[in-house]
Amino acid sequence: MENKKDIESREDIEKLVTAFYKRVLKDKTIGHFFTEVVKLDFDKHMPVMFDFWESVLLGGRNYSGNPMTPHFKINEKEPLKPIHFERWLQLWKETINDNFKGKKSEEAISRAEQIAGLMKFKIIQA
Ligand code: HEM
Repeated sequence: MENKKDIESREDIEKLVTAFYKRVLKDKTIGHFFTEVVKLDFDKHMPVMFDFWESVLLGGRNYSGNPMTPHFKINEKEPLKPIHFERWLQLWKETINDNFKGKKSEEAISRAEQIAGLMKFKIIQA
């Protein structure tokens, strides 16, 4: 087993997010949101996700969207439930822990927990 390192660069972010989506897309609980509820163009979607996580973790300035907006639209097509957020977070944590370790990796988990909590609150109370 290779020695795990921390998340330090754009390249690391791309590796993390790509590995995460590999798990998401074959997941029975949430995969269909990405393939059926929204028919994503991954050539467009992946760079947006790279920019988002680079902005959250490394102070990158390329992401300029609002991460809440598309989830409200998804929720109108198929309601997002606590179990979906739990699964999303579980896959995110597993992907990080299998590939990285260190301060930024812990931050990647805690930031995702914060954002998912807020997103769940905003969507489910709405
Ligand atoms: C229930 C769990 C979740 C599901 C099923 C889900 C699904 C999706 C889908 C299908 C899209 C693409 C929407 C589109 O382009 O029309 C998307 C976009 C996105 N998601 Fe999620 N998501 C979930 C939770 C989260 C969480 C917890 C975060 C952040 C920590 C997040 C961050 C993002 C971002 C940044 C985008 C792109 C927004 C943009 O286009 O500017 N998602 N999500």
